[in-house]
Amino acid sequence: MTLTGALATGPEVPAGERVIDIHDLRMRYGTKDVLTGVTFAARRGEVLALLGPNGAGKTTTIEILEGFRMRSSGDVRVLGVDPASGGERWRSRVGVVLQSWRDHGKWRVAELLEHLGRYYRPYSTPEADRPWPVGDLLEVVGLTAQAGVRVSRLSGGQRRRLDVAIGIVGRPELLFLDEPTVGFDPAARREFHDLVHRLTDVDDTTILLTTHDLDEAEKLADRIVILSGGRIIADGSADELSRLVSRESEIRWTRDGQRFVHSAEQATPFVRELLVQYGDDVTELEVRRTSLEDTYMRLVRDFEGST
Ligand SMILES: Nc1ncnc2c1ncn2[C@@H]1O[C@H](COP(=O)(O)OP(=O)(O)OP(=O)(O)O)[C@@H](O)[C@H]1O
Repeated sequence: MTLTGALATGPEVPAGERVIDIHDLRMRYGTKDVLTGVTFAARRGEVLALLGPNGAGKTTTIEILEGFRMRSSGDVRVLGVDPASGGERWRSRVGVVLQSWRDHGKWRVAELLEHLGRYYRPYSTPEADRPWPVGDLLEVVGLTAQAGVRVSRLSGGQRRRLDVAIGIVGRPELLFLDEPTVGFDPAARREFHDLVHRLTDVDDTTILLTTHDLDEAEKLADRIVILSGGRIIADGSADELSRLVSRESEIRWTRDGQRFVHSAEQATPFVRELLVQYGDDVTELEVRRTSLEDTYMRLVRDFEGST
């Protein structure tokens, strides 16, 4: 039995709510088919993580959605517009954080954001005051202390936060983040995660991110979309995907100095019964479902084995 398929089509997103809408997207480089029929949708305010092995086509997909790369075929709508023909106004509503920016080394941080922000002023609306005031933006990405520092002098992590600031200076409705936290230390990573939550809470920003950090995907994403072999092999919340792989949770506890492990489909009644029987003797109680990492490995392996 193949584990994929059941969730490969993903949840039905009503047409009017689709910020991203891709149907049967195909991409061929020369004679190499990289995307062979990708279909998924994202709704407003949703954080989607696009996962997949190296070379699966995640960056290619994102670049097509950003309007930076022409597709071979398929229907693609981003904020209701075909990115291949998206104009300036459309572009002003989309934020992009590339894998690495190498320009602007001589600029000072606040000046650069001020400069880039001016581009968005004509696109300000009553709902979204554009651009973000630079002071607020620096605070949000944690670069207030670096406002007057030259870009070339920033550390790798600070540089990445500046990349994010550049991506959101126009207060985009949709933000693309391609491996946003590569090179971040744990504290910077956590701050970045808080930032993503703030963006979705405050501005209802829709976010599509790629990452190889499954812990990050699990923490951030409302939905996980797995790309492998040129197609979407799974699409659902981390919980839905993990239930697809294993319906059981693992329950661990200690009693009288002894460690116990038990697997159960219904963890709650089991734990209730355990506590009724042994009460305060039960300590170090943990309930763990299959991790996203286990799920991901299993889904990709299963898919590769079935092709
Ligand atoms: N401009 C190009 N010309 C030819 N082949 C390309 C081009 N860009 C990408 N490819 C190939 O397409 C495939 C998908 O690449 P892509 O960068 O989209 O994958 P990815 O999922 O983002 O990978 P990673 O996780 O390593 O970043 C790879 O085999 C890559 O070599």
